[in-house]
Formats: sequence, structure tokens, C-alpha cells
Amino acid sequence: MLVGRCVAATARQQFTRQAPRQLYRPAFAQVQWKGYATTPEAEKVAKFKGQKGSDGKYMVTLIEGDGIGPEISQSVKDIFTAADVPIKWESVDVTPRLIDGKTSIPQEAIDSVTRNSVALKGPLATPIGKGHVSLNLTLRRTFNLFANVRPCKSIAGYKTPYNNVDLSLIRENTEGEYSGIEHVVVDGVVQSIKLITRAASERVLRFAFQYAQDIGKPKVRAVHKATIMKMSDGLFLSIAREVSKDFPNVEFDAELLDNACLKIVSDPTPYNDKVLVMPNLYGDILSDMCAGLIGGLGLTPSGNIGDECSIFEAVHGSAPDIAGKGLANPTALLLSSIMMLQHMGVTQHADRIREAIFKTLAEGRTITGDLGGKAKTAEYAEAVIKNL
Ligand SMILES: NC(=O)C1=CN([C@@H]2O[C@H](COP(=O)(O)OP(=O)(O)OC[C@H]3O[C@@H](n4cnc5c(N)ncnc54)[C@H](O)[C@@H]3O)[C@@H](O)[C@H]2O)C=CC1
Ligand SMILES: O=C(O)CCC(=O)C(=O)O
Ligand SMILES: [Mg+2]
Repeated sequence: MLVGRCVAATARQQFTRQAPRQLYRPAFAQVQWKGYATTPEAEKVAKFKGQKGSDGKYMVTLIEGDGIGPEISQSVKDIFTAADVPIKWESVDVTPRLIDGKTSIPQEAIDSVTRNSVALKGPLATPIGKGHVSLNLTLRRTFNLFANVRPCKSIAGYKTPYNNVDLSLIRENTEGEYSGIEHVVVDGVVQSIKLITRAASERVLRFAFQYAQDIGKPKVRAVHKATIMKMSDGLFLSIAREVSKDFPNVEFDAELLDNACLKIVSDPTPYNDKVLVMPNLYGDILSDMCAGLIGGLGLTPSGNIGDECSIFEAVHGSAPDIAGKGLANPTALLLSSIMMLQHMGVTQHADRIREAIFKTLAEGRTITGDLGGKAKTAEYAEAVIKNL
């Protein structure tokens, strides 16, 4: 499996060298806000569109990803099999192809996610500088996964300077600094455009307020830099203020990004009662930073949520420094798979696996190197299975 992925990664690098320079063009289609049901139960029904097959199982798309992706995906597969989770995996490859001069992910992958309406994704590596656009972003854009939900919670038994971290970050997921609209003005001068639209801002902000209500957090805080990016972040902030009026039971305020970073690393616990919502790049950076507060990237899950389908993945990347060595901590992808099961309404299995994970971590006997243990990825997965 690992060999297969290495071949795919090499093919992608070769492809990268041949690919013509592309602009990452956003779709400017007006997005109709569909609203979210007020209870988590109803929300799941509204958003998860997958169907059980005649064998009583859901089909779920699996993108194993690069680097540590296949290793941590194997842990999820093993634990799901042991826990008898009623799903079947449909593995797809997202290595981009050049079709009519454009970089595209394979149609089979797009069809699979569209058909199943839910996917679990390992990390996908992005070449630095020249090369294909991030496949992670391409997937988010292709399926209009407008909200990236990134919870970050302390793990019982793993000691960090703060024991009670419970942060909720919502990152705008389709535009902002990640729009990839870049061009050379003259030699030595390049321009990169941060795109902020009313439509994308409003839908993620509404999502954040609804999410706060659904998970019982009383406050939403917009994180911004509208002092400097007066028009772009200014628009995001003014829409946040507008949207807040539709949620009178949720307190709203705003904070500058740099100050938020200082305060969160000094003491994150005053942020526990808030959902933080922000433009794309700020959410990217803040979520890695927050992972550092609870024990690292091996522990933080995420969900890319759209109206038609959703893709769940860890916050971390392909970790090339430890790939292929059996050292990766699969907890982040496992917790992402639990978010996925909750989203699908498969809650009993989700609860059972989550308890087994937390028990294994709290026992501290069979944990991976990032948490100070000696266990290999597969040994940790085996310990979780024993705790099921
Ligand atoms: N959503 C995605 O698929 C993402 C993809 N990437 C891509 O991943 C590649 C590598 O990026 P990096 O900056 O190195 O970030 P990274 O997140 O892959 O790794 C950062 C550090 O965290 C460690 N780490 C990450 N996940 C871990 C795990 N599960 N267990 C133990 N340790 C773990 C790594 O060993 C490394 O020291 C790049 O090509 C980047 O574009 C980066 C972030 C997200
Ligand atoms: O797509 C990439 O290469 C990076 C994405 C990323 O850092 C993230 O989603 O947090
Ligand atoms: Mg990131």
C-alpha cells in the first residue's frame, strides 16, 4: 500500500514539473444560504445525504493521502473493523490529471464523494512554490466545503501547561488568503489577492453562530485584522455584526488576530466558552497553534462541512519527517472519523471508539512518541481495539 502511494506521489511530482502555471480561480456563483436546523440531530439529517445499502452499511469515500496518510488510515480501518462500524470504504486516488490543459482531480474521486456525501481524508502534500495547487484546497473548493470545524480539547492524562482547554475554531474554507489568485506584475513584483466575498463570509458566519448554539457555547468571537485589511477583513467583520443580530441568544464580539494569539498561548481557558470564527489563513495558523497547547498535531481533528457533502481530516499534514516509520499518532484522524460518524448519525459506534481512544491515552502505557511514549502506530491501534 505504502509502495503504491509512493509511486502515486512520484507520479504527482513528475506531473507537477510538466503542468502549466495555473491560477486558482474561485467560483463566483452566488451561494444561497440554506440555513441549519436548530438541533444537532436535525442538522445531521439535513446535511448527511448518504444512504445505507441493502447490507445495512453506508459507503464512505476514503482518501488515504500521502506521507503518514496510509499508516494512520490503516489504524482507522482496523479499529472500525474491530468495532463493527456499519460502513464500507470506497478508496479513491486524487492524484491530479491534466485534462484539456487544466489540473483536475480524477472524476472517479469526485463521483465517489458526491455519491457517498461523506469522506475521510488523510493528509495530502502540496509542492512548495511551483507545482499543482493544493489538493486539499481543490477538494474544499470542488465540493463547496465552506466551513472548516476544528475543535481542540485537552486529553485526559496527557499533561500540558493547561488541563482544561476546549477551543472551537471555525475557519472560512473556500477563499481569503487561500484564493491562490497570484500574478507577476513586473519582474521582482508579485501580487497575491485575498478574496473576501459577502456570500462566503455570511455562510460561514451563520454556520458559526448556529454551531455555537448547537454545542451550547454562549459566545461567538470573530478574529480579524480589519485595522490593516480594512476592506477585506472589514467586510468579514461587518457581516459578522449583521449576522449576530439574527442570533440574539449568542453573545458576539471581535478580537484582533495578533492579540488573540498572545492571549490564547498565555491562557487558552477564557476562550472555552467561545466559538472563534475567522478568515481562511488565520484559521489555518491558529488551529496548528492551538494543537500545540494540548499535545500536538497528532491529536486534533477537523471536518470540512458543506451543504451537499463533507470531508473529515486531521489538522496535520503528511509529516514527511516520520512517514513510513510507524511513528505517527493516528488519534487526530481517528477523532476526525468520530466527527464523521457523529455527522452520519452513527453515534453509538462513535461513542464506543472515542471512549476506547481516551482510555488508551489516559492509561499512557501504549502511546506514540509525540506524546512521550514508545508505541508504534499499529501497537497503539491494537491497544485501542483492546479497550473497545
Ligand atoms: N490538510 C492537509 O492535508 C494538510 C497538508 N499539509 C501538507 O503536509 C506536508 C507537510 O507539512 P508540514 O509543514 O511538515 O506539517 P505536518 O503537519 O505534516 O507536520 C508538522 C510536524 O508535526 C508532526 N506531526 C504531524 N502529524 C503527526 C502525527 N499524526 N503524529 C505525530 N506527529 C505528527 C510532524 O512529524 C512534524 O514534525 C506539506 O506538503 C503540506 O502542504 C499540511 C497541513 C495540512
Ligand atoms: O493544503 C495544504 O498544503 C495545507 C493545508 C493546511 O495547512 C490546512 O488545511 O490546515
Ligand atoms: Mg494547516
